[in-house]
Amino acid sequence: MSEIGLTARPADAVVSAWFRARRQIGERDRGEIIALLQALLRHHARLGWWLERHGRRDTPRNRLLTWLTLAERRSLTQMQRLFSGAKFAPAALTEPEQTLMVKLHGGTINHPAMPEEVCLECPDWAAEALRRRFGEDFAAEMTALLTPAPLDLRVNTLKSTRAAALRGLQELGLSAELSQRAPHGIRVRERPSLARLVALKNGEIEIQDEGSQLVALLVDARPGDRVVDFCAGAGGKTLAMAAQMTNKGRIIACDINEGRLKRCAERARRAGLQNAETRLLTSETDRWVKRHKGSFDRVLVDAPCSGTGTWRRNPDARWSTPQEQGLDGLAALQARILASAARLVKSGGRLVYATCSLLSEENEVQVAAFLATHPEFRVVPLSEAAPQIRGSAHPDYLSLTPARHDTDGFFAAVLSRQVQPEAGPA
Ligand SMILES: C[S@@+](CC[C@H](N)C(=O)[O-])C[C@H]1O[C@@H](n2cnc3c(N)ncnc32)[C@H](O)[C@@H]1O
Repeated sequence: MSEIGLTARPADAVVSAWFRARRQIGERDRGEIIALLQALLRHHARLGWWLERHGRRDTPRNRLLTWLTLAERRSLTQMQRLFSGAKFAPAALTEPEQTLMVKLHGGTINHPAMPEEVCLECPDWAAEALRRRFGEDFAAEMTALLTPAPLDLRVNTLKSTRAAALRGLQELGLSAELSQRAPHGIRVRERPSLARLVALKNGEIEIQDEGSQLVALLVDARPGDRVVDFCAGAGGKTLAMAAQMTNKGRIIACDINEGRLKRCAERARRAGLQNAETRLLTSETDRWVKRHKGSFDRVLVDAPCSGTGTWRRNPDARWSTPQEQGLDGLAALQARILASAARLVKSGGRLVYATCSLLSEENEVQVAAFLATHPEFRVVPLSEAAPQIRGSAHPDYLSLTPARHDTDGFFAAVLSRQVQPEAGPA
């Protein structure tokens, strides 16, 4: 587990592999280990601050000792019993570790001398851009991003109904309720063991944040349409759009990542989709794109992004600087993907650009730059594209934030390619 934060692998992938190699760990212990790990990730900057203050090395073990002393208020005697060095127990505490605990004892995880960004667990690489974006709401949004996300589900209307799915969840004793904005969404407040959710296994429901469901809805994929999900990944939005198309028409899930597309195909089978296919691209300018210029009614570009909107769900993500190329490189990639994918849209068709980022540089700024070089596209304001979605933080685009909407942070702009006048007879 000490691998978390040191490699590019997301924490949930590391955790799954760790548990797979330790099948003897029961469900209860598993839950407790995950909760502890999440807590450590949600207090990462603060734990690091304490270690620095006491001149200690920033190691996973030192973080754990700091957490147990400050947050769980374990006494030195309790800690000596836990860290006994016996079989299956962690190595016995060293003298310097015991000194650290004595120094920390009686303190609290937050300290008045901590800089605001440390208290709010905001990493340096994103702080300036987030402050610019949120102004006086910065602290409220950062605090919301530290709150664990609820479990959001989307009912697969090809296999079930919202009422039946809700009843099924409530019969399991879960406090499930209808989502506020997404028409097929259900929100569960507690964290059930996913193995208990049979409806998940048989494709009647899918795990999908309410914001992500709304992005898919904005594409307005209609039965019979030809649709491309350009950055489909494991198909969260492909599945939602295909269901909306009632299995009629064609949806092509593209990505440059073969593993994700395989997962997308598996999920599509389980969800009972017959109108979806996957296409592996070599890059955003793959020859397939040129060959299919102007052939699609709807194109969704769910661009790779900083993922700042998903920090509630992936608390480790904030500590991995976005990809190797940094924010500027990411913005340049988004611009290239958007420009290339736009070629697929037919006259009068719709192009939706979306991210799970909270940073304007990846959102509004990106769309403005695209429009400046693509006068054949115009913005379809949200009130026209989806009048049923209210309360967006932006007048024209879908802009959701954790503090305002209690969803992940999402952005989506709906653009449409102007209808070309028919060429008259020469
Ligand atoms: C935000 S994720 C997609 C999430 C997915 N749409 C969903 O709803 O589950 C972005 C995806 O873009 C893909 N990607 C990255 N660079 C790309 C490129 N140059 N062309 C197409 N897809 C790309 C990544 O592999 C990743 O799966």
